[in-house]
Amino acid sequence: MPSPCLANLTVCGQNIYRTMDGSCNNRLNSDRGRSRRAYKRMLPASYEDGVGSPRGGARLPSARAVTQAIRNDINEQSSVASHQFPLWGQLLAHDLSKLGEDKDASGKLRLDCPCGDSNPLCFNIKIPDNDIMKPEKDCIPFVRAKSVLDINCKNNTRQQENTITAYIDASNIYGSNDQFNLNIADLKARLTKYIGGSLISIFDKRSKYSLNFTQIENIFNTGDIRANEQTPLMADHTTWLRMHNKIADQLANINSHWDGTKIFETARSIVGAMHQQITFNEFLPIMLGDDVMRRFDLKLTDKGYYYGYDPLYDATADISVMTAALRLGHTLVNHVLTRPNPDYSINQNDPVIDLHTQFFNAIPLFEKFGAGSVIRGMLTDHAMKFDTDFAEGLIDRLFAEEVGKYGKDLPAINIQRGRDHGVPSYNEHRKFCGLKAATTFDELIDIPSSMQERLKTLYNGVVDDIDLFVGGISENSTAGGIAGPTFACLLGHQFRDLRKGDAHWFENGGRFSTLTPSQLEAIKSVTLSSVICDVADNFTTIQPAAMKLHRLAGNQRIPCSSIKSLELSAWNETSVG
Ligand code: HEM
Ligand SMILES: [Ca+2]
Repeated sequence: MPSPCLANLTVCGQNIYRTMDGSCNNRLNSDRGRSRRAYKRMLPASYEDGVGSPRGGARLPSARAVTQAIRNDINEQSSVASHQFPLWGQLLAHDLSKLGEDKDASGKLRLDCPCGDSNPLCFNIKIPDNDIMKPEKDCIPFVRAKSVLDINCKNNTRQQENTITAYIDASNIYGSNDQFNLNIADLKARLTKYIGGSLISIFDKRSKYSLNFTQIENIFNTGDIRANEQTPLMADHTTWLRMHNKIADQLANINSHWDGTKIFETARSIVGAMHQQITFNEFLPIMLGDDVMRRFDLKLTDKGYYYGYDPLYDATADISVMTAALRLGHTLVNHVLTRPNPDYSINQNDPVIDLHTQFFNAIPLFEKFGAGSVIRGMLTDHAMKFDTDFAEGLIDRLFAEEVGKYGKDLPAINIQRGRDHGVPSYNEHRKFCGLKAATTFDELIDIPSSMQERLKTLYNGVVDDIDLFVGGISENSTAGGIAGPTFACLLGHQFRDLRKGDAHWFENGGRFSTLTPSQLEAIKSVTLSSVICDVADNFTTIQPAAMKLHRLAGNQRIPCSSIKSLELSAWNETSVG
């Protein structure tokens, strides 16, 4: 890999379109938000030795002991969010961040860290003696993330690498760099191919799902290697590949003089803009509530351009956000999936699908039920409540080798990852956010008192030791939102940077990539429900707000025919007038 600082010398052109790797978006530092660069840190790293050894050393409790002590196993449901809400969170997370791992040329992890391995890069999670997993295993293997130079090419303290573009640019659909795509021209050819004046969407030709699922592990097909991690995620990916192909087809029809590159890049920029619109218009308001949306200037303009672009804002993904705050979505994941018929009735003979049976298993499930049915499941099922409980498939059986066996513990991995990355403590982030830092456990004002007691025992009375992920998920939700005040603040900072620091932000006025007023209006009318109605299988009705429960007042299902789909006439260069 060339040194980031050498690559930095690349002269940036005046790009009308985004680069694939996010470089040259920010002209003060062309590496900001670029794939395969270090995460930024809103707070200095907190390594035990000041340089790179995990925070807390042996002093902190085993991460698995922590998740066991804070869980209640009552699995409460969200009263607001549908299961499509965390799914958008996961799709979005996969647009913003993918941690660099130490792999060999064939893509295999260099280390597998069996229990007891003394390699300093192995940081296995100890399973306590009284744990339900104990009879089967002694540890959860954990490999430390790859260490890279910081953005100034220094290695003063250990840094981690984000392998994808931080910008909201639908890199989860298109890929982030040459390493993944090997050859951008080939990727373009695979997504859309222009032959003799007609655009052929290869995926549509090859299979009944529009995607070629036989090559599911091949990232050419989605842009993000994690797409098949769970079936609902793959269903959402399917929607967006179809959306790309549909937009590209229509652009080719209305602008027959455009070449393949112009069609591809315009479709890509429209899909990226739709992701920004849906994230800020539908996802963030539920996650953060109105006050936080205002405080961080996250509200989209009602109409017309946004003039808040400022290159001093750095869109690079932040290590605390990606290692802890945005992972709060893990508490919201439902443990089962229903598969309703097109009229949303459920076949009583169809058992619900258990989360831990459907990891990396989308192909057979789609073949049996269809991707549309999985999407209807996400719209009908509720998300789980924001709390310290997790679906069994995540906390006890993540990626288990066999159904019925224990696997890994995702929240424990999140805690361990925070220590691996030198993410400072919960209290330090409270200070950063201007929130009250606690000197005693009963001063943890945003955490219920029963949880304060548990944390006190776990962390041996040292309030400054509480891990960020643990403190964050223990908080009560902020008014009108789902995240607690600390995570809401951290997410607020990141999403403000992603908007103000993105030269290609879809609402930007007065810039070289500015949309016309009618193009902007077309994007602003997009909702996730409009996209699903447009391209998913067998949809006739849907709730207007896809990420909210359909039984909420004002969100009853309505006919797809009454929902406006994306109108592309504003991109027509051949129309008169
Ligand atoms: C079935 C559902 C899910 C599974 C199985 C899953 C699994 C995982 C795994 C295995 C990791 C890597 C952990 C590590 O080694 O550090 C991860 C990271 C992450 N997850 Fe999830 N996840 C799920 C849902 C979600 C949701 C709903 C969200 C957000 C709303 C989310 C946000 C994240 C983020 C931000 C990361 C860090 C990504 C990175 O920087 O590499 N995940 N998840
Ligand atoms: Ca991206």
